[in-house]
Amino acid sequence: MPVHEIRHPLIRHKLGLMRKAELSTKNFREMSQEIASLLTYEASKDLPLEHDTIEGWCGPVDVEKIAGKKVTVVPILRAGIGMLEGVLNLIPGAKVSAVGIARNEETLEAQPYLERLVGQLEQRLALIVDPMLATGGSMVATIDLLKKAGCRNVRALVLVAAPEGIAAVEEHHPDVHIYTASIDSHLDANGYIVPGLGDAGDRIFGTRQKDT
Ligand SMILES: O=P(O)(O)OC[C@H]1O[C@H](OP(=O)(O)OP(=O)(O)O)[C@H](O)[C@@H]1O
Ligand SMILES: O=c1cc[nH]c(=O)[nH]1
Ligand SMILES: [Mg+2]
Repeated sequence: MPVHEIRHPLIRHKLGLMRKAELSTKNFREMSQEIASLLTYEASKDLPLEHDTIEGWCGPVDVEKIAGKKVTVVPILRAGIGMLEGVLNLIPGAKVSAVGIARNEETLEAQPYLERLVGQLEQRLALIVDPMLATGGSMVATIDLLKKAGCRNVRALVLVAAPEGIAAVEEHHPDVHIYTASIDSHLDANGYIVPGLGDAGDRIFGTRQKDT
């Protein structure tokens, strides 16, 4: 099954802190980026390498470097921006393809509103980032549009995944591996992940109703 729940102690600890309702926007933001980095480390562990020879301090040295056209990071706006820097900290040369998808909070349908993709997608690994995989509608729509644009190698990095969202991705895109800090229990009647994190976009951007 292409779902990887990364149960590393650093991730478990940070995610535990993020679940606290009263955590500040600043801390929630910082931990989103930190967990994104840790998920990136796992999601990139089989990237192909190629040999190179460089001039070292004592003469030529055989080294390895990542082969091919490399990576595009795909934040699903808006909340995915909260993980972007964490990925770029480890893969600074990655190009960014922004995708805007808004979940209709009544119908829970994913509504795409923006697509700014980089070129040569057929040669790149796409790392989609979004804190929440709930019904899976937003993730499936994003993978749909990436594949339509030529992308053949897609991975999804999410802080928290609901079983319903994992099932949706598996059904529509069984080739896509999902890396998550936690597979949570279920969705509530409003399509929110339980125990989840609440509204991740609002917590990252500071737009929680009670703060306005
Ligand atoms: O799996 P789904 O049921 O599609 O739900 C998950 C999506 O909902 C949230 O975004 P939202 O549309 O609330 O937008 P935001 O990023 O602006 O908060 C979240 O960041 C995911 O993109
Ligand atoms: O639990 C959820 C579900 C969708 N979007 C969120 O931000 N949180
Ligand atoms: Mg939101």
